[in-house]
Amino acid sequence: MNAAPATDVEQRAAELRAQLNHHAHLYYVLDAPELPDAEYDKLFQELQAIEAAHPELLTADSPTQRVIGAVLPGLTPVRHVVPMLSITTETDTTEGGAIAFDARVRRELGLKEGDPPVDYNAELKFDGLAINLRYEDGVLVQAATRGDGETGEDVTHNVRTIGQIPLRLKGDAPPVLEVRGEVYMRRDAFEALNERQRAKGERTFVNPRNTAAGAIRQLDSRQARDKPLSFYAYGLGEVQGWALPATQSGLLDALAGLGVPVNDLREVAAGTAGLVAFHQRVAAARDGLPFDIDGVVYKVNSRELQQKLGFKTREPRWAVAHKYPAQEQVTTLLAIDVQVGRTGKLTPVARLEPVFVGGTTVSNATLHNVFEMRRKGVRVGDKVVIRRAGDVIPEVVGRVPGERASYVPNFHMPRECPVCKSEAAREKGSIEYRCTGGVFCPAQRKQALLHFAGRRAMDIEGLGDKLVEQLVDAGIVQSLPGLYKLGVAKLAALDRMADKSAQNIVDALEKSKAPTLARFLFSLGIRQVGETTAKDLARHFGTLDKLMNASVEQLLEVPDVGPIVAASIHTFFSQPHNREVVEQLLAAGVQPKESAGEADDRPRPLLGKTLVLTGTLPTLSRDEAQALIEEAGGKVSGSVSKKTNYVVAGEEAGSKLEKARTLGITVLDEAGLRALLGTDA
Ligand SMILES: NC(=O)c1ccc[n+]([C@@H]2O[C@H](COP(=O)([O-])OP(=O)(O)OC[C@H]3O[C@@H](n4cnc5c(N)ncnc54)[C@H](O)[C@@H]3O)[C@@H](O)[C@H]2O)c1
Ligand SMILES: [Zn+2]
Repeated sequence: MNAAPATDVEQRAAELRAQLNHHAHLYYVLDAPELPDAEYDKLFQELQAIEAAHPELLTADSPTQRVIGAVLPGLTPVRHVVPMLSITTETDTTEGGAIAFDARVRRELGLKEGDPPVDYNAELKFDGLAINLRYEDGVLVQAATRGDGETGEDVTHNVRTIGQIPLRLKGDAPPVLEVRGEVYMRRDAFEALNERQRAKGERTFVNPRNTAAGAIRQLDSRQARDKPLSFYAYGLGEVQGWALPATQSGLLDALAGLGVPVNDLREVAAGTAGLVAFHQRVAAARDGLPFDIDGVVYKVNSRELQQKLGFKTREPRWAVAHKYPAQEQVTTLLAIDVQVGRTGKLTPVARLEPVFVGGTTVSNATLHNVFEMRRKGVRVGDKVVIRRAGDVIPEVVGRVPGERASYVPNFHMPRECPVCKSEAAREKGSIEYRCTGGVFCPAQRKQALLHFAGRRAMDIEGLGDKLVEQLVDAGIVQSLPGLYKLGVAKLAALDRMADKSAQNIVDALEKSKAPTLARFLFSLGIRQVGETTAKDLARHFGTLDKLMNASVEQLLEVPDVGPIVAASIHTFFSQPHNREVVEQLLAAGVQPKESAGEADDRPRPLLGKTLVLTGTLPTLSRDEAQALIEEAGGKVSGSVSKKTNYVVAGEEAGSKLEKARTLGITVLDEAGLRALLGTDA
């Protein structure tokens, strides 16, 4: 190999040190990395390789020689009695990583070929941040981050908000026991957090690790409380007055016995073969785990052998982290398409230079919505970071900072649906763009048919999920009116469809032809028109004709119809293809019962009242109870708030009932509800 002139190498090493220190600061101090770990690791390894080939270039402050981290201003520094170190990483994600580590350990222990295999404790490498929990006489007195390994930060106030971490140990606790482990955020908690942020139009978080680290290092513990965190223990710090278990596996068992969370996916593995088997087992389980891991950790199981092997400057010789393909990678954003979901939601989707991430090759990733894209500053041609973890759809989490070679215009959402060309619109106050084509849009066809046939809509018995799937996929039914052209012969020709059931469906279709106007309106799946609104509309306009031709002003005259609902109905009926669908349904024999004046003089004892249903009522199903309440003019809401007038509780009522009691809201049973409705007799 041709060695480059020393000056070049020297320069590169200095460059790498500067870059690594910059990124380490963003990562460890600010919890806001700009690079995926895989990119950081590449630079790190390049520096390691240079230092190995040119030991004279090694500086004491090289990131390869020390644990990086710092104390945030405002947090109190904590000196670790036993330093918190890092772990050597085997970046070879194939079995080579395990083979290399076992060989190194055997060599350092002076073992020969015929000697028995070394036992390792194989564990998950949780992707969170390291925490030292100090228990004195069994009571949690302090929690600290790793910091630079020597000095961390006091984060006791935040760690106390983590329900999983015991404030007092179970059983016989020693005078001093420091438990070390990882604070992390579960994937579902992370997804839910980002969903909430998106709904509010606020900044989303990049990944669970940085979110957990950011939450733990806040001055204000409310930040941590709002972000559900979890914990797993994997080791010890200072210990006084405790007989240490002789093995790492025994230690984890003992910690579990003290009431500290310890993960079960661990085993004592014998030699290379045991390590390779564990690595493979966890690789297969990785996507299904409820939290992120970036690898597994192998630790020489015997404490005695660990002591024999000892430490290097920044890591023990008896442990290694064996990684998996990274869940975040950089690639190029080639183009942005817009996808239409089953419910008409338009989502910008990134077409990518294919990239291997989280164990598969990804060439599309969601950009979620145009506002989030703008905030992240993502444009076509950019280098972007893709995250794919578990079963979650791959997403673009951000762009890698850097100059663009030329001007790239910002992306705009299309004015029309890319599938059916209907108007695409965003409701006021919402971040979602939607196709307004509804029943007409092929992307929404299955959903529209299912909704139309639903029990609370046209109530076509037997027309469920599977059948709709078959009918649409085979191209037999293209639109709602097409349903009424189905004959027994066509249906019976389908897979798994007997003549008898085909006849039943034809009968059900026939029976559905005389719906109330309210049901008919509801069945059209007009955005914002739920059952209650459909009833209000039917009552107010009386005939389909009047409703279809109503102006926005006229729609606003309907009690409870606001500008968003009015606009949605008006947009729907102003599109010729939607009117066509209605006309074809009428032509097929569907005749909504006109309802002029019908309900106007009925008593409506619950007018203006909001009720919440919880638990199982003795005789009424939830739908029946809701229908009765709505007929009486009331509204049913899904959650209890100060605006709730009554909570109707049945058997096994849960948190809603508790909330009602705290807020002092009147709680009724079924009899109480009937009394209000005037239907008890
Ligand atoms: N993206 C960036 O810009 C950037 C910058 C700096 C560092 N990093 C990333 O940080 C990591 C290197 O940091 P490091 O020195 O903290 O090492 P590390 O995180 O790779 O390994 C040590 C840590 O592993 C954790 N761990 C999880 N499970 C464990 C178990 N069962 N047993 C023992 N420890 C366990 C502990 O918190 C411990 O501190 C790399 O993944 C690197 O990519 C990224
Ligand atoms: Zn459409």
